[in-house]
Amino acid sequence: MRATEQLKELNLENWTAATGHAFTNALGAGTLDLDKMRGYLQQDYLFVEEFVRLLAAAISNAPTLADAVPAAQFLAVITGPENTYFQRSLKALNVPEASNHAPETTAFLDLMRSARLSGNYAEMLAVLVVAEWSYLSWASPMEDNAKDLPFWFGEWITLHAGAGFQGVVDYLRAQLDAVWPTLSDAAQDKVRRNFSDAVELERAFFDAAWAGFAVEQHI
Ligand SMILES: Cc1ncc(CO)c(N)n1
Repeated sequence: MRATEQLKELNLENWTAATGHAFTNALGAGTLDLDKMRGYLQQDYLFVEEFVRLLAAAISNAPTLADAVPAAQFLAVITGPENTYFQRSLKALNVPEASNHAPETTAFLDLMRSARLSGNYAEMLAVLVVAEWSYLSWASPMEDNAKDLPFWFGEWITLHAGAGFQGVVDYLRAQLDAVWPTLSDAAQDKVRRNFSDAVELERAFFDAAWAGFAVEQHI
């Protein structure tokens, strides 16, 4: 079995909770309370800020140019269409970018920062694989509904579905699958820990978003 499949199966309970969540189900149905969406977008934009640093670190630690190119192209999507999606959505929903980090956001940022500062490619990939694969998993079944939704719901689905994004996830998984057999037992332990922390944090982030992050308002 692929290493990434095995890692997912070790975390099946949190994985299933994170990828079939009431929050994303309501988002896909177009029934999600807008204040919940506002709070989620504010906190997730803070997530993206650190995610960009982590992805840049993975690019800089990829073994060859061929290994780096798909991640670099993905970085351009995040800093291009995804970045403007956040800016347009926050504006349309009439809230500013957040200045305060919720505890669930801080916990995720801490994991991403520690993976980045480790300088270890596999530890970085473990977090990146979870973040992108889990989003592909919840968003893909909703892709056909996306066009009927307001853009702040619909584009969040289409950014995480379709052949292009599937290709990003295939690439990230293939990178981790390839490096896995070269790792020492201790290094594999650390990757396992990062992977399982990331799955737990994805679930916790959606749980908090569904309960409702505090929404920061214009003053
Ligand atoms: C919390 C979280 N996990 C994963 C993604 C996908 O990049 C995201 N935008 N936010």
